[in-house]
Amino acid sequence: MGKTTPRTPMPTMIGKYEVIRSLGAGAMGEVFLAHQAAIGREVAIKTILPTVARGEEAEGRFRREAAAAGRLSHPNLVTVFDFDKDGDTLFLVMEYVKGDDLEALVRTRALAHAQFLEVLAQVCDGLEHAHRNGIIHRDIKPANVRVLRDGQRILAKVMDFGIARVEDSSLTATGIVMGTVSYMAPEYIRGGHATAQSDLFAVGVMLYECLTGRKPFAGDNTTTILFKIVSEPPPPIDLGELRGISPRIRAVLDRVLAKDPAARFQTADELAKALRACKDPSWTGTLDEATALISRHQAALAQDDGTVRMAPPPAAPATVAAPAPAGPTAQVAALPAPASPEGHAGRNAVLGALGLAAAGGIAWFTLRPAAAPATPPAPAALAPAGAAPAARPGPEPAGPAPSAKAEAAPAPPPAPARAVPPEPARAEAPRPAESPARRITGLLAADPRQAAAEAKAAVAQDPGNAELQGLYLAALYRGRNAWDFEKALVRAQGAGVTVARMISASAPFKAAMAEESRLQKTNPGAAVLPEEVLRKVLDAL
Ligand SMILES: Nc1ncnc2c1ncn2[C@@H]1O[C@H](COP(=O)(O)OP(=O)(O)OP(=O)(O)O)[C@@H](O)[C@H]1O
Repeated sequence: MGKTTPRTPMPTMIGKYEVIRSLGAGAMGEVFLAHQAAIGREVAIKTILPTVARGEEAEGRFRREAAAAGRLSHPNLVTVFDFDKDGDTLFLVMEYVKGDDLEALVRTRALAHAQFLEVLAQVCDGLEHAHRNGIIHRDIKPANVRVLRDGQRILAKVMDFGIARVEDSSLTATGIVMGTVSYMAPEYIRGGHATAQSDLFAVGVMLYECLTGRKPFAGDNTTTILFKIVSEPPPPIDLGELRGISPRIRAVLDRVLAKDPAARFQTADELAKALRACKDPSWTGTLDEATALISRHQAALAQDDGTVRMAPPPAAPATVAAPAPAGPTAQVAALPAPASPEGHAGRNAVLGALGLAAAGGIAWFTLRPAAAPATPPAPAALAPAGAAPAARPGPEPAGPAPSAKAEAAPAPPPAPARAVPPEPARAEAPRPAESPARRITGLLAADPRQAAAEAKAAVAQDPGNAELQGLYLAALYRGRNAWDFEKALVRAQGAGVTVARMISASAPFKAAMAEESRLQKTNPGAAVLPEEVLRKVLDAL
């Protein structure tokens, strides 16, 4: 975050290193420029506040993580030289990188778009090396990227591998630094587990920021930001903001910011290639102009790598970063396998439905500092591949309403042709043989209102089908608290969803409702539908 206020008087020595000056302070401690006399080189030393690394266990963890980071050697990663202790202060010695934080460069709009893309591609090069060595960064953000410029040449280096997540007074109540929260991947928020794809999501957030100067998931408190990450597409990018890059950037953004990690780029290398392909210097016009140009070469593009598809006019409105709804298979697979066709089918369907419905709403309840999760990650069914994006409470519509994508799309200016969302699966019409459950599952994320309408009809046709009941419930619940869920239950019950009555009548659910009413008195808007309650409700069924 590039904080620059030192917390403590500057030491003259740290271990065997002579301190030259402070480079800035972060959440965990301060960073100093220092001199290593024995070899005559300058180094950066990151001190870790004693309050942050309290106890042998924390110290051991820091040591292990520093050792793991120290084994990485790549031009796009800041090299870790040493890790030691001076008095009660732990410190990390690393390569000193002149230049600027990417955060400052984004703030000042100091680079051209194509240069930002090159920076991010190099970040991916570094990440690829780390991922291949089994190390996930978990805190990728602009403040952790240093950028050196030498004329037209650019060198980006990723800092702070594996040494970032701990609690101290400057952290929020959830144990996560505000600045960092904006870069957390949906699956990390839901399950507390970061993977290589989570690092790539963070690169996607940086990409959006580099292109627009704004964060894709903004809010004035942690909860809002987390909720948006899990449930909402980022605001569409104003096309006029983009210059000098290929329209393929739409496809890259869509894919890298997909809520479902499986829908993202699978390796950092793949993302690096996609980013570099977008910074073709021949693209000098706005994205709209470039899109028009591309449309004239539609046939050639169709044989390209499949990331951009031009629609025949009139095309669907462009969405720069609409959520990637999980495909039917992914969401169906999120339901636990029934132990017996009849016995647990209803429970399982409801479990899946609750997961789909509540993944956004309960996101912050499942937050844990990554270093020490207080509870195990949510099961697959509670952390579905694609959270339903429409989280605003509201009554079931009489008929189909604009899809989530359409809501997110900018008012399309007249343009000769425009790119449609890139993933072929999304553009395809449903297959004729698709079962109602599959179709509704596929619709849940993209168009929950339509999903509700279709599920209602399907339940009426097949009243005993627990899966359809669960899906109908999932489609109805677009709120984020027990009260909204209660409304969905009442509506579902009226339409013949028998499990809705069982849930309403269950003691844990009643307790959640009572607790929420109590909380609302002191904290209007408070929501009570934590994962624990869902589990208890389901256990009671
Ligand atoms: N190896 C380095 N070379 C040069 N400058 C560095 C190096 N490491 C950190 N800095 C700079 O020191 C300052 C503080 O870094 P620090 O990592 O503590 O901050 P941060 O990333 O903003 O904080 P945090 O991630 O802990 O919230 C930043 O401006 C950062 O760019």
